Amino acid sequence: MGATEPQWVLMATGRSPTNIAVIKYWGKRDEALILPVNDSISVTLDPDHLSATTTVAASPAFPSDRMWLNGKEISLSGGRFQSCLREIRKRARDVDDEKKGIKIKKEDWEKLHVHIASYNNFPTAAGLASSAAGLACLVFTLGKLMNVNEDYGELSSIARQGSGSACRSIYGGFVKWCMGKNDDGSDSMAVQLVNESHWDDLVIIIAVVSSKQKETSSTSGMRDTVETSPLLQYRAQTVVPSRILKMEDAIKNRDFESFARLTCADSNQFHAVCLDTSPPIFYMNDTSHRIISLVEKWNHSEGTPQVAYTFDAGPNAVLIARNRKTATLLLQRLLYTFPPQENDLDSYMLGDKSILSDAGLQSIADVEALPAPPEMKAPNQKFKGDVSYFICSRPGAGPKVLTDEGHALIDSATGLAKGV
Ligand SMILES: Nc1ncnc2c1ncn2[C@@H]1O[C@H](COP(=O)(O)OP(=O)(O)OP(=O)(O)O)[C@@H](O)[C@H]1O
Ligand SMILES: C[C@@](O)(CCOP(=O)(O)OP(=O)(O)O)CC(=O)O
Repeated sequence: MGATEPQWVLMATGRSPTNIAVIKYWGKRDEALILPVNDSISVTLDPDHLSATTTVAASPAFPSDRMWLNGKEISLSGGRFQSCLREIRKRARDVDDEKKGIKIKKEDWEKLHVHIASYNNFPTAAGLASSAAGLACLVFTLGKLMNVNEDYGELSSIARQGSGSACRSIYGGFVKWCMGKNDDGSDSMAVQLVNESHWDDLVIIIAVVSSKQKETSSTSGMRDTVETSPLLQYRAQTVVPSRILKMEDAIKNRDFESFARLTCADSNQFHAVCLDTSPPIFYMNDTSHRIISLVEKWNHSEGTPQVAYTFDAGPNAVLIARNRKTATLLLQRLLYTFPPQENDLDSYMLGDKSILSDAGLQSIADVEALPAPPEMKAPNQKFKGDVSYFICSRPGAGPKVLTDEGHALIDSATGLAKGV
């Protein structure tokens, strides 16, 4: 900042979780406004394990809007970032920060530029929905900086314009994105079904599957599906509406059996419409299929589902276990089949690492000593290195403001992202 410029920088920092859909959003009826062809339901993941942290700063000394993602400057010129910035700026209100002696009038926000720095505590663009956490965090934190007074429904509708699935990351627990009917998208927003403590027995294990192939992005994949898949219409108009009602009941009643059956069926149908697209889209790979088979065999042998699986636009498996005991049994099966490539268990399990000791797996020797799961037909089949690592998480809370200035990702003296 130049010596003659006003020296103040006003900042806000927020943290937002990612989410995983159990009834999938796939297909838009309006590309620009990001309006979906069906409702969807997701579970928000614990932000301690998977979240975006974003600092937004405003200063009269900033000549333009700028953004840094994970320490590297990225362009904000894309239509989606611009929609979010425009919609929040429109709703900005007076700010009077007495402690810092900063007064900003509602109309000043149109002229003030922002600097944004964001960091994901998990891999970006690796099929772990970083865009959902990131865009929700951007909208939430900009809203705080600009003293926006809108309710969370309205914020979710703005986040939706950044990335569809981001609208569901505005809340914790289980969340429904209501597709809405209006052409202007004003009724297409997320609502919270239950908060994160309603069903806190659930344990979520993500298998990050090694994949070298370049995947089709969700945005272009779903565009192709809308244009070419006859199955999508049947899914959106007939299957999903009744599944949504059943899923809402299953969640309300903590009915794991129904929850698991619906989750697996919906993931499989989503991948079926991908296959029904021309040219077909293959998101899952052999490892994904092996994980499905492992879970299906185990669920079948127990007579009732122990674990639900769901896969987004990539090969990673998201496995939802009914409780911690089940999660440990799942982990034993997973590590038996997919032992780590390196002899290092610690880096093979991220997030809630304590699940390893709960499963009696303290060392590689413990993994090597695991007996074959009784339901397994070919007990010697092991696929070392086919899973890069696991993340253990649980249902988590929605976005929050981080008031401790130590969390800020922008240096208040320079107005730039820290460490660049
Ligand atoms: N913290 C963040 N803040 C703002 N934007 C972000 C953030 N993290 C990711 N993004 C945006 O999302 C893009 C990555 O989205 P992409 O859909 O490719 O991957 P993903 O969301 O991690 O995976 P998937 O959608 O397959 O689950 C980034 O290029 C960036 O534009
Ligand atoms: C398979 C999904 O994860 C698709 C998510 O798609 P995105 O929200 O990433 O797509 P855009 O709206 O084009 O940004 C299913 C889901 O999250 O519901």
